[in-house]
Amino acid sequence: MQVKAGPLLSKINYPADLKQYSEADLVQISQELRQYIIDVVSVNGGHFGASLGVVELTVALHYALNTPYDKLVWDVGHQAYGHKILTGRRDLFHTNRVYGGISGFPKISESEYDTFGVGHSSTSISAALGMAVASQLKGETNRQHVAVIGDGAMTAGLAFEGLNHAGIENSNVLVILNDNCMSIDPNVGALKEYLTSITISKSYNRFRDDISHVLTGLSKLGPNAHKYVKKIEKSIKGTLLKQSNLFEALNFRYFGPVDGHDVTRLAQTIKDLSAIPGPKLLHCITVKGKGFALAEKDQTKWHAPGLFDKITGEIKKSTPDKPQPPKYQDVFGHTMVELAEANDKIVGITPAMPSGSSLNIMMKAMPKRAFDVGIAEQHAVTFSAGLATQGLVPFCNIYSSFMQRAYDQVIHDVAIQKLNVVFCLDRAGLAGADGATHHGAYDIAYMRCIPNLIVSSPMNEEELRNLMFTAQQENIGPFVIRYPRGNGVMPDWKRPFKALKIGEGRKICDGEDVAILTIGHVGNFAVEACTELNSEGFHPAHYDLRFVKPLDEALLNEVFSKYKNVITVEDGSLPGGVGAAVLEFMADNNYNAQVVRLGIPDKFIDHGEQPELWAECGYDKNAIIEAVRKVAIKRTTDSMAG
Ligand SMILES: Cc1ncc(C[n+]2csc(CCOP(=O)(O)OP(=O)(O)O)c2C)c(N)n1
Ligand SMILES: CC(=O)[C@@H](O)[C@H](O)COP(=O)(O)O
Ligand SMILES: [Mg+2]
Repeated sequence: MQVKAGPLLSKINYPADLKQYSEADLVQISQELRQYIIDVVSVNGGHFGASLGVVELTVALHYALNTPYDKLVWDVGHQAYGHKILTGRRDLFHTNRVYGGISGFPKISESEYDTFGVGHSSTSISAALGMAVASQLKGETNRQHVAVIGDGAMTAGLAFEGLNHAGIENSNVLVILNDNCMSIDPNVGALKEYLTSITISKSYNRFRDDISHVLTGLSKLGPNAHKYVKKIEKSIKGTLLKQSNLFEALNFRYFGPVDGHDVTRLAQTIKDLSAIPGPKLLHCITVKGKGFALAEKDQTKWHAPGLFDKITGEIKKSTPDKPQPPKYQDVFGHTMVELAEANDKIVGITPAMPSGSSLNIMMKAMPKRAFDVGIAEQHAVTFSAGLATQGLVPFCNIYSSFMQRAYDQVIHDVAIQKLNVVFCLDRAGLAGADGATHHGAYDIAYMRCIPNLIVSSPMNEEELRNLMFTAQQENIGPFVIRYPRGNGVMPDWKRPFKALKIGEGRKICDGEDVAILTIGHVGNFAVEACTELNSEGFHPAHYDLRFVKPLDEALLNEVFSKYKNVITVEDGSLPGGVGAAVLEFMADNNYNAQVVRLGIPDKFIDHGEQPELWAECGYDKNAIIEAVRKVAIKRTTDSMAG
């Protein structure tokens, strides 16, 4: 649905239009931009609070910089809605995250203003530094390179790797630290406390205001002046501003904290900082959800609230007439508490996704045994490994696509040492509106090649509970459980635990002509497909593999002995996936069957509703029906011909 923009914003299609306005107009433009985001997101969905929090910063950046010549890199990119609206996509913004529409994150292929594709956090400093060094090498000394990174994203090792390198390059990088004291959930860790201490230190702030102005002014007098200013500043700040030492110790010139909602002053400051060469950090204080009272108050809920009434703030929920199955993540969260009550060795770990993974249920019930470690997937895995060396049983819950960050840790710190870490990979498979960066497409492929790992996937809630129960038993070794975003299929999911035999799948139904092999939740698509096919007179067999590794060899021997046609279905990448594992088994054991593999093809899949994407990739109920029909019809034609 198209939404009408305010009188000033409606005339701004690109930053060049923005620059036609006076500094005094920036306040109204910011108000209109904020309202436009509220109007569209309320009826369209998407990330909300983060973009509201950087409205003034976004306007100031595009006003002060010469984008796209100057390079502006957004970290994560969930806060870049204002940027999209000001850079040629206002009239497309109602298609944000919709199938076939614009992406919810900056994307190089979408706009020349999107300098770097994002979605995963903490890449902005390294990327901006790369651009800055490239400019230096090309002799483009007048180009600005700006990374906008949140306090949450700043907790990741990658951000510090970027700072560490930038501090010695002397290239033109401005890091804007957008500090709203929030990740998706409240931000955590010592860095957060350090930033808070800078922000609230009265003596520091008074002193900072005085010297920042003097030094910024002086350094504009030229390169020599800059050298002396830097020296003076370093010695003053080094001795008197103890709290600013973290960034300054890394050779950054630290400015701030400044009010991230004072758009005119921000624009002026960014212009001033553009005149200062070398690595700089501007510490900006903002409020997540700024300008929408409910979002300011409950920032986690309004990170990505879904559709809502923009006047009353009521979040729209569908009201089904019968009990709905729970989300897999909630089954994980409640089961963690149940298991941990019975087994005092169990601990829970999440890298910055307490609400998204539902580990927050355990964090509330057992605060000492559940850890949010910040956006730090690599650390989460190695920290879990450390806990496991001491006999604890860590359940380390990481979204499948974020686990890509911690691959070496899984191999080097966990698998080689055969440690009892349970990896719960949420959002496995096509994740939906977040698109290519967030689909959990590769975990089957990248996990099943690692020795010592058990890799499993539940078809429903009961199976998830049983796999979790099985994984926490003594000396089981590293254990992966992958499950998708969204709801399961069992409204009455809380059933007694049953230990499962490692590597044992199950037969859902016998059949004739063709066998369908599934892994995980997509098994339910096959169940529905079989019901429909039965009414048409087709009777495929259906097996749920349950384990990717080890594969159930007895089950596969049965399948390949009985059926000459096999269809594999998975919510994961076809290259390297379960279908590929089944083909390997077939070849290794000299079977000969026609195998059709359904799953995510060898390309990146954009955003959309999950059912739209399953259909696009060809592994939803209809695609399975189609595949079975094709096989059955071919068999009939072949036998008539023969
Ligand atoms: C590697 C990685 N881990 C986790 C996430 C999920 N995630 C997206 S936004 C976000 C919070 C980021 O906080 P911050 O950078 O402070 O931005 P804010 O939302 O506060 O503006 C998290 C944890 C992610 N995108 N990438
Ligand atoms: C931007 C980001 O990475 C997260 O906000 C992500 O969109 C969360 O995904 P879920 O909605 O599946 O928790
Ligand atoms: Mg933040």
